[in-house]
Amino acid sequence: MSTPIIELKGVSKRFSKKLDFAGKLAQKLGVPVKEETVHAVDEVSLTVNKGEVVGLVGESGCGKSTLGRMVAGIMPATSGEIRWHGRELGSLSGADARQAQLQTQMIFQNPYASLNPRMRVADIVGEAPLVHGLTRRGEYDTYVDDQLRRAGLDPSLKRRYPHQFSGGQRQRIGIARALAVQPEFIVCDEAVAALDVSIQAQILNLFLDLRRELNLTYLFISHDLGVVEHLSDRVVIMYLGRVVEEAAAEEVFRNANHPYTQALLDEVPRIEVRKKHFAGIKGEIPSPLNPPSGCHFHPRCPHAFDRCKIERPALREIAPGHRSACHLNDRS
Ligand SMILES: Nc1ncnc2c1ncn2[C@@H]1O[C@H](COP(=O)(O)OP(=O)(O)OP(=O)(O)O)[C@@H](O)[C@H]1O
Repeated sequence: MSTPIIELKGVSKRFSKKLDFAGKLAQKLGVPVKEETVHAVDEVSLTVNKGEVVGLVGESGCGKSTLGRMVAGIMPATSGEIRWHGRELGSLSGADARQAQLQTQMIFQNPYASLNPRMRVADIVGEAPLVHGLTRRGEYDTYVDDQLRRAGLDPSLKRRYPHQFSGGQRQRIGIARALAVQPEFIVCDEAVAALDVSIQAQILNLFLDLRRELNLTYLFISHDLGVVEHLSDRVVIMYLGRVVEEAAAEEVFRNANHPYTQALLDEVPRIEVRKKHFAGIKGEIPSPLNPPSGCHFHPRCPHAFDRCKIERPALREIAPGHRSACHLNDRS
């Protein structure tokens, strides 16, 4: 039976758009300024089960990182429920909150920005486990060496600083730091996007090896379906803050239902069988400040009809374990 680690129910995140110079000036002069709201994540329901790798895919700005941050507990939701092992994440306190925070680690696109440039690698990796009592002073060096080795780094380099490493090695330092607190769940946010293709493959293989070795669970966020295909069990497709399709990875790649997923697949160069569906995605992704009515994808969808402009399609099961939010499914 599958055990949920994290469950999202109707989770939304809205941001107030910061005023630009003209807006600030108008406000100073007492001119009424309309507050604009970014609909970054819009009523998303999603479960990640223990041991699973869930790929979260969509174009830039569709809300993937915001969703990842909420899942990792580093950003609160505006509305909806986020449950960690069945308990409301926001209501945890003390030791429980600390446990949730340690058990879920996040790995970012730009490891350099998240590594303190003034700290040596040994301290970057070893500080948190020491503070949280996962290792003791006497075992510290061996503990740090083990984490570095696990992430594919030579422990003899641990006295160095982050700037003395290549991009791929820095990402390995970020991975070692995450592993050092013995997490069960890792949110990878575009974790290989900044790396050369050959290094990407090495890091993706490392994630897969670590999954096997440590029974890890991942939410793997990427704009690139090709990357996600490599390692996901299940794939969730987001468009402008909403989940539009969700299925086992094989099913998504063989039998995509939503026109947006089909369009994304057509943009993965290696995958020939998918060309039948759709000739690229027309137009720009609309602004989340003012998302289109009905189905958010309708202005770019070649199959859109009147209902799509008015009514939000529900995400519903179209085959076992395969959910899609498209009015076309009601037509057949
Ligand atoms: N702190 C913030 N304040 C205001 N708007 C924000 C904030 N964070 C994100 N946004 C906006 O929310 C929307 C979703 O952003 P998000 O970074 O989650 O998307 P994404 O799919 O991860 O894209 P990318 O891969 O480019 O980061 C975007 O329009 C973004 O500008």
